[in-house]
Amino acid sequence: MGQVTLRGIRKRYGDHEVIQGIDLDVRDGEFMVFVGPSGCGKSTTLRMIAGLEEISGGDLLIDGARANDLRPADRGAAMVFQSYALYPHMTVAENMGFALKMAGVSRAERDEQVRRTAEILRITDLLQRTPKQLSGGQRQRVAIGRAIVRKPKVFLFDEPLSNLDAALRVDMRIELTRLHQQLGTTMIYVTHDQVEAMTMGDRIAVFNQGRIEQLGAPMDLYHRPANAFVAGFLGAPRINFIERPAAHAPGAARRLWEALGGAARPAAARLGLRPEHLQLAAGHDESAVPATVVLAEHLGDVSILHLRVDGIAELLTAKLPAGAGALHDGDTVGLIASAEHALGFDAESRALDARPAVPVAA
Ligand SMILES: Nc1ncnc2c1ncn2[C@@H]1O[C@H](COP(=O)(O)OP(=O)(O)OP(=O)(O)O)[C@@H](O)[C@H]1O
Repeated sequence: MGQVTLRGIRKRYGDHEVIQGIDLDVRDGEFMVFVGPSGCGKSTTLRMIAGLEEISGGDLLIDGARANDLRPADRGAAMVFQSYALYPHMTVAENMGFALKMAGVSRAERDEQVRRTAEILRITDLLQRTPKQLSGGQRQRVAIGRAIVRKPKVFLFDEPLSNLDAALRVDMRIELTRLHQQLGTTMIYVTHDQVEAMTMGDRIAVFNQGRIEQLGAPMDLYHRPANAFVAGFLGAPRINFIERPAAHAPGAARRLWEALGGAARPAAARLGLRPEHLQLAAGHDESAVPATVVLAEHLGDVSILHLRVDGIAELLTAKLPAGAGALHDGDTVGLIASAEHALGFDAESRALDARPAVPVAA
């Protein structure tokens, strides 16, 4: 079992409360991602679960038993750090077997565990090397291996891929997902990378300023964000926010607001529209909203257009199939937007058809 429950968890540094009462149920076998901007408290929360930070208030339960005061080694949790934290003078095999040695496990048993773990991670041919003879990706595998041999109830990952280059991150992301499927062990994974969050998590907890803004399955958060913060954090390019135009605003801004159904939603202070939901009119179209291409980024499979609409302060972003590749900076286009995909937010940035901000799982 590997069930982790947080009840009103708080963390104070002096007078500064950096975690302001977190309630969360991580299910046995779940891949839970903590995501959020820098400084939002996701690492601190993970470190409190690991036992590396004292808990200032609330209860931490692991498999139903209070764990606030347990030593890190007694919690059944194994942490993998961004910095790998390998022992430089030990071989890979020794690094991986070290915790077992400390626990008094016999040599034969240790060797067998290390051998099996190395197979899972495909690092058998590296076992006799030292860390400095390894690439970043290989070191990260060893660090994960060191956690696996301990057979923890829960793995805790603190931005484990952020020291790797972009291509390797993608590979390791897939490997970790595969590993989770293979082991079936609970994993809690901290990242500020929303692509990692979206692709790896069974559920995502979006952190902001020491609280959880929303908890849910990736697609749920993407399509039904509880508030503008979550809508803006998930999705690349970022969602477009369109403010309610003033009565004297230019015609283009008012037409866009109408096309998006803003007029029918009196409580909406602004609307959100994902870049993939802005389209270009094929030819002349009375209903299209005129816009100017400020920057066209052609990425091969898609083109990203940054567009200015008269009366809208921020540039709008459109994500189009590569067929729109003929467009250039300075071109004038007609935008087609429909109310169907527009998300409404009130003056407090709450989604208009919102559910509770943090639906705590049973
Ligand atoms: N030892 C400490 N003493 C005082 N304040 C701290 C300490 N450690 C963290 N903080 C503060 O707690 C808040 C949360 O930090 P934390 O590292 O958990 O954020 P994070 O979301 O993991 O950010 P990042 O992605 O940058 O690591 C920050 O405001 C940070 O400055």
